[in-house]
Amino acid sequence: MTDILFTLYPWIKALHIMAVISWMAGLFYLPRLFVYHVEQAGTVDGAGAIFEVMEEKLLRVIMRPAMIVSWVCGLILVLTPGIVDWSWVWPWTKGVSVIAMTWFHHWLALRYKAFAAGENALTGRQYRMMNEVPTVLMVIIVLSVILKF
Ligand code: HEM
Repeated sequence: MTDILFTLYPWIKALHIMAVISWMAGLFYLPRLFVYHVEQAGTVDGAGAIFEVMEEKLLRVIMRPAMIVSWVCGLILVLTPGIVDWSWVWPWTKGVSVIAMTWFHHWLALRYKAFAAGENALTGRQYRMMNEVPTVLMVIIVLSVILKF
């Protein structure tokens, strides 16, 4: 088992990075779509329904599969011997940040459901502010995995 994990290590890491890029693209873009949805949907007939289709496809076709592949590959990397030493700080900062990133994903999915039910309660400004959450988490995650403090 250990041999297989060592052989697969660069391939799993490559897949992990591809999945993470796709997931992050959605985590950055979906709150922007919500901003336009709140501020522009009322200005053009039928625009609200178009935003909902875009949001649903982004969540279901790109973000959810990318999040699952990021987690599966990330956990395989954790299980690969010699990759993670829990006596260092970086695995903890990264771990807490990816859990927070996953929470943010689910928060966005709940906001989408609220839009679909016609019950969105947040403003464009609030969505703009929430847009900073994945940016801050990404900075912490990348510094964790690159600097390995
Ligand atoms: C979803 C849960 C995640 C888990 C369990 C996880 C776990 C891991 C592990 C164990 C490694 C191997 C580190 C090494 O080879 O030294 C790694 C690499 C990496 N991860 Fe994640 N990760 C996750 C999500 C993320 C996210 C959200 C990002 C970006 C925002 C990210 C970016 C990276 C990068 C850039 C590397 C390559 C680092 C290097 O080779 O130096 N990961 N991840």
